[in-house]
Amino acid sequence: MTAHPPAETAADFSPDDDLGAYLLAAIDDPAELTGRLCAIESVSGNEGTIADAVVTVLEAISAGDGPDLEILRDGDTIVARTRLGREERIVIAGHLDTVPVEGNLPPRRMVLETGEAAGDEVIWGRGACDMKAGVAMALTAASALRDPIRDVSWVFYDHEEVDAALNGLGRVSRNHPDWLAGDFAILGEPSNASVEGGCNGTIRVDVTTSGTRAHSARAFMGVNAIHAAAEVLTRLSDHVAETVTVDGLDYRESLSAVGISGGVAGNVVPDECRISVNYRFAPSKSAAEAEGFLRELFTGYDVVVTDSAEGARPGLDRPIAQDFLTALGAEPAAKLGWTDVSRFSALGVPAVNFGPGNPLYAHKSDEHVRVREVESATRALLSYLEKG
Ligand SMILES: N[C@@H](CCC[C@H](NC(=O)CCC(=O)O)C(=O)O)C(=O)O
Repeated sequence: MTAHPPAETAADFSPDDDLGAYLLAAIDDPAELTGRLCAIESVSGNEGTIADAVVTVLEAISAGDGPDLEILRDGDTIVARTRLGREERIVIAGHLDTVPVEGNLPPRRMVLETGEAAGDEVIWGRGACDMKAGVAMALTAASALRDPIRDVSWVFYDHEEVDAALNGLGRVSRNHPDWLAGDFAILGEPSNASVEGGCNGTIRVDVTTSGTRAHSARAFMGVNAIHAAAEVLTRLSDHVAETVTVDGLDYRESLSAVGISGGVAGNVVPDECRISVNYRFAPSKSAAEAEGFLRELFTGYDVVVTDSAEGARPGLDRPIAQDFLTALGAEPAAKLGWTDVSRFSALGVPAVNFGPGNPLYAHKSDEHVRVREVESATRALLSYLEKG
């Protein structure tokens, strides 16, 4: 396990009131910028402050030595695009939100002594890996870009980590579909600074057991819905998750209970228990097929879908994706989490995940990203945009 940093030492990142200027001062150093972005807490639903700061950064970039940017905003989603009249356009997108903080803010810059990055300098803290490092990569590259061979649309958006209905990119695709137009999209999601193709789909259902309320001193008069949940949990723990190969990449599936609730009072046999289940399914399956699988698995119980999002096949056979792989010299792997590659694929824009950070540490309390990986990914992205 990776050690957490000592709590009593001074903070490594100290934002001042002018957050735009605070970020801009680190624009040439994507690892430092990652830490500064992490220092601006932006759990889903709280992206306004970081979005305002990112707009300030983009305005300064547009006024600088690189191509002018047209800056557009819908809520806390920002699109900044070059208008150089190139034949093709690349969309580079990253979400600004994170999952909830878990004692892992303020961020730290430190050398890890143990774990997968032992001996490496890292930025440690909520969002470092998923995906402030990807956002920093994009901002530094946008600032350093001078003469791209394709037009570029930089996209920074809200509400990626929560219900699909709230996703900022989804909102923009409904309100202003032209803002997302492009020939190829790169999502800066953590991929070890290599390429992860496609993504698993995700579906959440509530499985409800029912019973009959009674006084718990006379439990024989009731039927306990929480006890009935044992059978649901057994079906979950007996399930053996598949690994499905799709277009040459191995998509490992997962089926997990992610929540359970029930109970009326300390002296009442409960008549209802709800188990929330999340199924991550391979992109060869549709969300409807995933739902069918869950309904069959939980035959005999009430099953309600609460959220779902289609996966995306890797699509790496497309020439534009092949060019990107060649430019990076990358050996692709499968993306096991859900990402907006799925949305771009549905819009007909081939897309891949490419960003610094080990995805195995996304959402963990010891989330971190290697400094050298943020730097190498940023160099690789810039080189691809300028030379192909
Ligand atoms: N609507 C979905 C959104 C979930 C998004 C999230 N994505 C990642 O963590 C990408 C990082 C990675 O896997 O490398 C996820 O998969 O949970 C939902 O609420 O489930």
